[in-house]
Amino acid sequence: MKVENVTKPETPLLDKVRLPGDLKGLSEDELVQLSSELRTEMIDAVSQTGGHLGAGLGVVELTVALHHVFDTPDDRIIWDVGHQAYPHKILTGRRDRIRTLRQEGGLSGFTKRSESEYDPFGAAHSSTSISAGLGMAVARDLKGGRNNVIAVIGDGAMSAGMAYEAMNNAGALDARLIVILNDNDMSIAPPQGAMSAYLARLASGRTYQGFRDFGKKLSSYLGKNVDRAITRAVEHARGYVTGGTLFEEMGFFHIGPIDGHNMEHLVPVLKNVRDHGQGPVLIHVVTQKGKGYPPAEAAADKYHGVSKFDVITGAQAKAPSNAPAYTKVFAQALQEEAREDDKIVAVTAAMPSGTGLDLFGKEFPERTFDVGIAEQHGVTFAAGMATEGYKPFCAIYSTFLQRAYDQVVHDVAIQNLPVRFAIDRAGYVGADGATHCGAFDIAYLASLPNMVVMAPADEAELKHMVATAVAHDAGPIAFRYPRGNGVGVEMPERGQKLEIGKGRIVKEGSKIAILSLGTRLADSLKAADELDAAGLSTTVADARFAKPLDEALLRQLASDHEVLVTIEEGSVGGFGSQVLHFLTNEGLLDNGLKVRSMVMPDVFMDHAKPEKMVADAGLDASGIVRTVFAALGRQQTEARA
Ligand SMILES: Cc1ncc(C[n+]2csc(CCOP(=O)(O)OP(=O)(O)O)c2C)c(N)n1
Ligand SMILES: CC(=O)[C@@H](O)[C@H](O)COP(=O)(O)O
Ligand SMILES: [Mg+2]
Repeated sequence: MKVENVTKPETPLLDKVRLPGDLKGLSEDELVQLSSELRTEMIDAVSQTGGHLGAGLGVVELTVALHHVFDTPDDRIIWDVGHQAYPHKILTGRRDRIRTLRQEGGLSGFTKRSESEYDPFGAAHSSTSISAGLGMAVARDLKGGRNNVIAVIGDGAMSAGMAYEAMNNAGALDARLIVILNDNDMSIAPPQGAMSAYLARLASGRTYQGFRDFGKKLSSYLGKNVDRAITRAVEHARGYVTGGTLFEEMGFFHIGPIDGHNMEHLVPVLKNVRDHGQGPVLIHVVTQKGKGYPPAEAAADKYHGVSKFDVITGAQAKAPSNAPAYTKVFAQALQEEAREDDKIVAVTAAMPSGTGLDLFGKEFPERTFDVGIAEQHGVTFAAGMATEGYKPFCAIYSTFLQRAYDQVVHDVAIQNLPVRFAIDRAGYVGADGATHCGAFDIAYLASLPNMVVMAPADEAELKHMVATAVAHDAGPIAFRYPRGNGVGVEMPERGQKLEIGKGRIVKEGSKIAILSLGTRLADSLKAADELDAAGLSTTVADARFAKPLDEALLRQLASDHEVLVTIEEGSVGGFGSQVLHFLTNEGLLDNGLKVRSMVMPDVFMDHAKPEKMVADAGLDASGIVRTVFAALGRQQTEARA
């Protein structure tokens, strides 16, 4: 066979880069080529794993420029949230594992200290990078070190209070810290708030000044000659802001906006700041989320988070399901209630699609409030509305509500204000791993006076709980439900108000009692079937409420059974602990009742499929059966005794 035009393909530059040191000698043109290869590699990898795509695509050039200019890991690069760090992972010795992203045993979808020395700070919750970076910078100065600290924070993350607390402190401490504001004019949804509008004004050039002014200012900041290469950057940049910006008022030297996809702009500016800077500096870099991948650029969400997809078409895989997602059930139930009650308002902290409030917002735009990534403010804002007779539903993921705990205690619970907490992503969430796991909400809410805490066993129950929360004006009330789909039960026409603090018996038995809170009910029923088959007649009850407890139900289960097992998808300190506290203090354990409390193990579990995490935690049907046999002191093979 005759083969024509065979040319030896050039080795891709990316194949020659294993660690950031390999980028040092590359020319600007080569950095551009490397960026293109890196983008292709990332798209291919995420098409196989799913994950956060849009944010990483937007920082490809910035990542390459940072690793070219700075000397990591001695210089510290802190990626805020960490969801945009896939290109960074590829350049820092993790390319061979990039197709394990978010898979069990594979790379984390965020930065993680235990994963790499190039990840100096772990993240996944937003807006921590400037605080962490300032801490590192101050520690460096105390040690007499000289390394650079760079915090890269998005415009969305810039909406959180922590970022301002950190800048306030940084301006006063005057430590040498580089903050890169990666402004792509997107959060997960379009960004909200006055700050976002301000950044848009800066980026649109209305306050730009000429290079002459900028050059003077930069010289005074750098204290030395400005590299002439910067002139090149400036000629092509959209402009430089030089005075009176919010950041400058806070004590930062403010450079930008800079075109974050242009190596000629990025590299000289970063080099100058690296070589000559003192005190805190903020570089405003403008990027495009989803850059370089047409389906992402065209999509409203810029492919923020995607499932596996076809690289050619961009079409994402959809998991088939016979049941609606809990998130959607919540949102639709709230819409139905809101049609009849104009006091219902909804609050989200930058998660309109994740919480389903985008649906609510379409129908009730005036009654929907996206406060930005500001859970603390969102909760107190809701408390304020409650004082005026409104019925605020604060829809916040379990893990993110942790941020607003003092607001829940001080602004809501102590004042007994009827704020309704719709807590999504309760329990294991899968690929986002430990940082997003909804483990602690039952423990941290059920310990509060005045608080009512509910957990639906299925999607129909969730609808009832929304109705219950609407009707509950006596104080704060929360309901928690998991990521993913319901179990496929028939849905009621309307949600019915539940009696506060009343559970229900779902299956009657006589020897074993399983008391489930939330969606572990399905596995409890499976376990009961197995136990029945083994001759252990089993009662299954759905507690519905972690607070107040159904004391009558507890007395009945305690007195009529030999073993009582509680189960929940939450940490120790939650429902089971509340039950044990009650049983102990009421003397209900004195008759020899064997009680076992099944909770998440006391570890931060790495990402895996949610059902695998539940099984590994021992919270599935076979885990329940094992627990019952162990409580009876029997081998599982000893059936029918
Ligand atoms: C405390 C907290 N609340 C909510 C989130 C969910 N979240 C993850 S990324 C993101 C948007 C971040 O926007 P930005 O910082 O601009 O980054 P981009 O994705 O645009 O690059 C949000 C709201 C979070 N990670 N942490
Ligand atoms: C990065 C981040 O914090 C969120 O985007 C998170 O990945 C939420 O994922 P889900 O909304 O799919 O649960
Ligand atoms: Mg953004």
